[in-house]
Amino acid sequence: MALAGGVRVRARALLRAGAQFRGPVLGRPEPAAGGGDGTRRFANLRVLVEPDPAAGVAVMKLKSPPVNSLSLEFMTEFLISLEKLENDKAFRGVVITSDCPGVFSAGLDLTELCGQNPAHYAEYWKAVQELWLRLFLSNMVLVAAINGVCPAGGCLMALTCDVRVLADNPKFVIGLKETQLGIVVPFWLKDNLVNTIGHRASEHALQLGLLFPPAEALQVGIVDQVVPEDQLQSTALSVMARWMAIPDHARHLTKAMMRKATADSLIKHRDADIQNFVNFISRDSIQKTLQVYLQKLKQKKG
Ligand SMILES: CCCCCCCCC/C=C/C(=O)SCCNC(=O)CCNC(=O)[C@H](O)C(C)(C)COP(=O)(O)OP(=O)(O)OC[C@H]1O[C@@H](n2cnc3c(N)ncnc32)[C@H](O)[C@@H]1OP(=O)(O)O
Repeated sequence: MALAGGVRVRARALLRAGAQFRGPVLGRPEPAAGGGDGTRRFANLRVLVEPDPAAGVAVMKLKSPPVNSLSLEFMTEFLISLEKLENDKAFRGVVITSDCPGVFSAGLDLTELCGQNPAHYAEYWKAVQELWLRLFLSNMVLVAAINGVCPAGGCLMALTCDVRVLADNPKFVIGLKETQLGIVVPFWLKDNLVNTIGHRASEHALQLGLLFPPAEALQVGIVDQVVPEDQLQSTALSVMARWMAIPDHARHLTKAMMRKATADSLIKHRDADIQNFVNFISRDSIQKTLQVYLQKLKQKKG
């Protein structure tokens, strides 16, 4: 699937900036600076891609400190890296993990949601939709190796993956906490959760804005495996190997068949969903709530 208009414009702007990309395009790799050990790593500013073409797998490390929040720039760079992998036949699987200690992703970037104008909210929401659609409909096998806290938009990214493996640390909670912030998850994300953990569990999880610690996350089924922190990467890669053993064509057609109806319901109502978001997020009461929340986060250290 090609990048949607707004994201593509921004992607072009980023590409024009040139300096944003330290590495060559995938498919024509060069050793990383100081390399020579056979590792071939590529990066734009906010996503580090470690390709292993022999295995057909790349590890994408989110590295937008401090918390991998989903800013427009981050989502654009992520989608560019993903598209490069998808366009390169050498790659059939991607492990998504974080390079920010203790945080997989803090979710939507709250600074993008506060004090901006409607056009910005519309552009932002279109990019969020695009991120979800591109991940959800990816032909590649996606494994989330969740090595940190994974709330809201972080959970959105993880839920699009075929498999979620969570590191066993009581601080690494995962879930859709939106109601705790006074916001409502979009219907397509709700559908993604329902497909994953079932209707009844989703009713509870969504209404209460539950964040599940590892044992509960495993029990409810929002993650597939919980493993000791030091075994996360190796487990993700061995899960990947199992999925890669299945003939690709049959697997990805099956994936598309399983996911089509859920994706189509957003694709058909994309503009209405954007308008709904803009109206909702522009409300004074929502703006006030989000601003107070963001201020509290910023004051935590002080
Ligand atoms: C139809 C209608 C539809 C309506 C809308 C539909 C919504 C759709 C679904 C998605 C919704 C979301 O994702 S809403 C976002 C939900 N996310 C959250 O609530 C997570 C908030 N963050 C946290 O809880 C914590 O930061 C956490 C991730 C655990 C990390 O804790 P740490 O102690 O390691 O770090 P902190 O000191 O808290 O944060 C470090 C810095 O990062 C900033 N920061 C933290 N989270 C941030 C964030 N999400 N966006 C921006 N900035 C953030 C802090 O302000 C700090 O800034 P400085 O002090 O300046 O350094």
